[in-house]
Amino acid sequence: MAPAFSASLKDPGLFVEGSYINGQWVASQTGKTFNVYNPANEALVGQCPESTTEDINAAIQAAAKAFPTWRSQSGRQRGRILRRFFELIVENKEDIGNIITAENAKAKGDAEGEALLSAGFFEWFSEEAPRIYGDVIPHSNPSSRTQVIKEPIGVCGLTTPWNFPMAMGARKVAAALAAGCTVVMKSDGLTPSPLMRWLPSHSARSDVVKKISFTGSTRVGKILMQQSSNTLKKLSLELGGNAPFIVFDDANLENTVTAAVISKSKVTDQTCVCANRFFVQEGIYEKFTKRFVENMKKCSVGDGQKNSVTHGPLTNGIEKAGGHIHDAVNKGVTILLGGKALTSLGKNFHELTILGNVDDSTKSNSEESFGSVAAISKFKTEDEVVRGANNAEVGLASYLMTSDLGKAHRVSERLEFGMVGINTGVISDSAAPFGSFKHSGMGREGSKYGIDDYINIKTIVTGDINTVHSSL
Ligand SMILES: O=CCCC(=O)O
Repeated sequence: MAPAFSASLKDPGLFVEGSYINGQWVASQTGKTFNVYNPANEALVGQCPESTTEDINAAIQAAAKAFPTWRSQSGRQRGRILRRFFELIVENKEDIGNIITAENAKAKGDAEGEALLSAGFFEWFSEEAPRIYGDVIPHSNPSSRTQVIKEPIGVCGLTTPWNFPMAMGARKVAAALAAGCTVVMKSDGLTPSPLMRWLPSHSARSDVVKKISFTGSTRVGKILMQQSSNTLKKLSLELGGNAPFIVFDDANLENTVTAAVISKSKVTDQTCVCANRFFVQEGIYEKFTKRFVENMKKCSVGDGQKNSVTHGPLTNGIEKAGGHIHDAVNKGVTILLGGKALTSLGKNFHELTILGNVDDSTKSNSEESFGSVAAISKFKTEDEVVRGANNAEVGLASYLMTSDLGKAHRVSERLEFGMVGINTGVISDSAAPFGSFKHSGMGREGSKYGIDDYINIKTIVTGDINTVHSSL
């Protein structure tokens, strides 16, 4: 138990150290727990059940048992329940934000923003639940009719990452429940509590589980795909990114710098859509780098619980950040800002770092940072930057800044990424499809498309009993 922490909440009952299985908060069948520490100050936040295969099976069985009842509710009924989730999250956003910050140490603004992003998914899918329309298709034979209906896929195994312990879960669970599925949800061990309020644990190999949705690394996504192959599950994989942020000479400088700071800073650069590789055209390069450095200097790194802090610690990226900087320095790259670990603040803090005149030989370009290292390269032409931006195995988010509408459309259509932000550093929205190309995964989350990932399409062909149906 962590009485000191839960006592700091307006509603201490929101902090539950248990797994929610079959309508009850339960401990692991072995009684074993693991400790959750705040990465900023290493204070003990709480203890969570260490789930075993038996616990996971119990959760899967409970979800399977609940499925017929849940799917038989009308979309409207399911929507009303999801709307209540939305309302409760909004009502409790401050406490939820505090729990997220305690476990993840992200800045308070980021944490409360995450609570509201989560609420947005419940609101969106509460409205989608009654609108899962089928279709009527003219049959090739005049005496037959073809009807298409959409059915929930069944029990879904949802696995969510530590950087958004609540919102990435909400994005999945709201869509799954809206579709009429039941779920078993497993959160990352580093930050489990917000998800413990729903359903933890799953198994990729279970035949009862019909679908897996995973947000996390490309490496683990590929393992899950292999493990799911025997049971031919439907998969949604939201994996790593390495987002290019392209600045053309004709971009509005101040708005571009603001967008760059926002895109690089979200959760201290620990999101898969954070800008990673900055490509800046030669005519604006000096002006952009100067203003970018000035604006990043105004940010404050520290314990996310402090109101003045904009950037919390790196949850597990401190070594990678150091490695990228070391590699860049060895290759003659210029450090424009930062470059060192902030050991005076604790073992997980790092200076916000900007590297100038980088090229594709550096690790900071070939790998996603997740450690607040911004790598800037200079380019001359549109063709050159499109080639450079697409020179990545992954293809999740990308950004481009320009005042030329024709160029914006041309370049966005040539980028091999699932999402393009034009003149903005923010793409995520409950109404916008979130997803990727290439090794960044498959499937779409949020938006009107998000529900399709939890649906089976069924075709019903009806003939006329009085008409012989011969082949054409
Ligand atoms: O890190 C994953 C996604 C973050 C977002 O939706 O902004």
